[in-house]
Amino acid sequence: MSGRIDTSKVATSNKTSAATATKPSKVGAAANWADERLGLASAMKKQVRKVFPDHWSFMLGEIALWSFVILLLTGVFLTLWFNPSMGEIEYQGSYDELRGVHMSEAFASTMHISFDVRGGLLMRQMHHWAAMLFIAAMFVHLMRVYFTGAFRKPRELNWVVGCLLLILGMLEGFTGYSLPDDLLSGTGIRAADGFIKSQPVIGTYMSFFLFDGEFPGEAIIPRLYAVHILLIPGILLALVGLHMVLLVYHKHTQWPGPGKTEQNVVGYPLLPIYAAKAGGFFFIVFGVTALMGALVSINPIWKYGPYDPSKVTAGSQPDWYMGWPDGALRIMPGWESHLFTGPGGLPAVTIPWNVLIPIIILPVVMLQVLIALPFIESWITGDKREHHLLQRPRNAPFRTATMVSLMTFIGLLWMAGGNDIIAILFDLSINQITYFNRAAVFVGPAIAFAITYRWCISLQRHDEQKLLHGYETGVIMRSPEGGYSEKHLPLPEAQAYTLTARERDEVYSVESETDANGVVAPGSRVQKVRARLSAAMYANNIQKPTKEQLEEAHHHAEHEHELQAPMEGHPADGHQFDGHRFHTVEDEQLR
Ligand code: HEM
Ligand code: HEM
Repeated sequence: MSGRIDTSKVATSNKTSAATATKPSKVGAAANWADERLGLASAMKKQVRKVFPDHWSFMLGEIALWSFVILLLTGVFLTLWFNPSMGEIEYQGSYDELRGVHMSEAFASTMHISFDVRGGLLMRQMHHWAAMLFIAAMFVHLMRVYFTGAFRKPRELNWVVGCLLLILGMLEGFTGYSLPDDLLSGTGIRAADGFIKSQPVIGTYMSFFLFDGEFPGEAIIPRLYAVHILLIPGILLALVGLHMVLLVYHKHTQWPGPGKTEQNVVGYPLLPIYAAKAGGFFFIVFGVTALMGALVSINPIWKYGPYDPSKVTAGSQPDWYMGWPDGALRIMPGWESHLFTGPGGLPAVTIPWNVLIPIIILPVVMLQVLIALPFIESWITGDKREHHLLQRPRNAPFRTATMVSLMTFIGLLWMAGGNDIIAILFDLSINQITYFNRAAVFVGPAIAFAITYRWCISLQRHDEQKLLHGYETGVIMRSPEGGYSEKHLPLPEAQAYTLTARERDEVYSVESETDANGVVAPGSRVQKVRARLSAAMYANNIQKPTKEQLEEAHHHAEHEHELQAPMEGHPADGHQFDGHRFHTVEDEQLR
């Protein structure tokens, strides 16, 4: 394919372009001027030829990136008119139903953006839709990275940066959602106040500090504003920058296939192909967000009205990504501990587990587990090698099942967050839904794990069958004895190569727990846990066929159906397929 290059050829093409350089154009002269002062040419030259592999799933990170850019652009527009003040005024704008109503300046300015600023409502809705898309894209991107094993060495740090981006993105969304000071966002802030206060001893002090006194006070909106437009976007920008720098430094992973190794990157150069594609993709994401912002209403604050602590709307829901801790809160039993006795026999300290567990402990633990996933896996496997070739989710059944199980857990909690809506929609009792969900959040993930795990192994078996016995052609043959059988044909060479381009999984085992004197080796208990986890992870996996198995199957098949062997050389034997023939890999070294 033209344009598609292997990085092993990058150095050569750089030389040729330098050699054929003629008198510089105006742009070239300007570039020379800048280069003589900044010396960026050599660095740039290398980067513009940087190769990016191609796969649809690598677009997911880009959707996150581009929606972030849209958030920055639309956010700057909103700051021009938004007034982060809790000063009370009487609304005199063009929305009839609220004229004459007392409200905060924050709410009034959001009304002004929505009804009186040209393009204001479009920008607000685009900003909100982009926020939804941004966080959704991050989640899906995270799953792509996890399911394909792209988080393995050397990319663990980029995984950690990603996790920080995720949590900061969600916090940014929450602070933005709180700014308009409408009834819904005020209810959210009120809930946040309760969560902060649930922390024993420090809770009330923290709440006083945050709200500059009693809730709601006058300080919260200006403070959230500074956090929303300056603090978090600044950190996000720096982290997105770091994420991209690490991406370029590590180079992107690629799917295994003919010509693709752990040492090279096969794909398109940054300039012109990849940059054009990525630039085009920005406009697609922008177009979709603009279309959503123009056509689909989101957060119609004029319907909720300004915030009033004495009111709350029925069916209040947070933005979707905050739904799962809310669900955990809704199904949590009302546990509380009372410590010490204060004046009048009342408890001096109350520990409200019913709020602490779902809102503080659970999300913090989940975040820690998420950050730790790459490190836990590499500890169990003891794998210290670098990985640049991706794995198919089926070839890591335990890992795939773990993520599906986590997703099921989050999904069920999310469903629990909509218990009131479900109760109304299906005419069910809220108690029944709560009891069901309490059991489901434990049972559901276990079932999801088991199903996914077995499913992956079945798929592995299917791959093995295809490799050993070819694919099913649907052609039924009748033998002279009258028996029927289906004709199998060998897989195309490239496909057979790709299927065998995976490593063998090795189960870690503890060699000897005690030494010659019967003394238990230090740390052996930990090693035993590791061995058990390693067995759980790998023991049932179907490994790729050995060369002998493939040869035997091949002879057998040749005998039966004149099968032509596709897989004489497969990656396990250090062979490489170049599209026409197999050859032994000499070092296609790049790094
Ligand atoms: C602001 C949010 C984020 C942005 C803008 C972003 C952007 C990107 C882009 C454009 C890529 C390259 C293309 C691709 O593989 O999709 C990438 C790769 C990567 N991202 Fe993110 N990402 C974000 C969040 C995350 C999160 C939440 C995680 C995981 C917890 C993560 C982990 C990674 C890793 C490990 C890679 C390298 C993958 C590889 O080389 O195959 N990122 N990111
Ligand atoms: C990751 C980035 C961001 C996310 C997830 C996000 C999210 C949100 C959300 C959900 C809202 C409520 C919108 C509504 O009223 O329906 C909002 C409001 C707002 N955002 Fe952002 N935002 C981000 C970045 C920014 C940036 C960078 C700026 C400014 C430079 C900004 C400025 C504003 C302003 C002024 C408002 C209040 C106006 C309004 O609500 O209409 N945002 N944001």
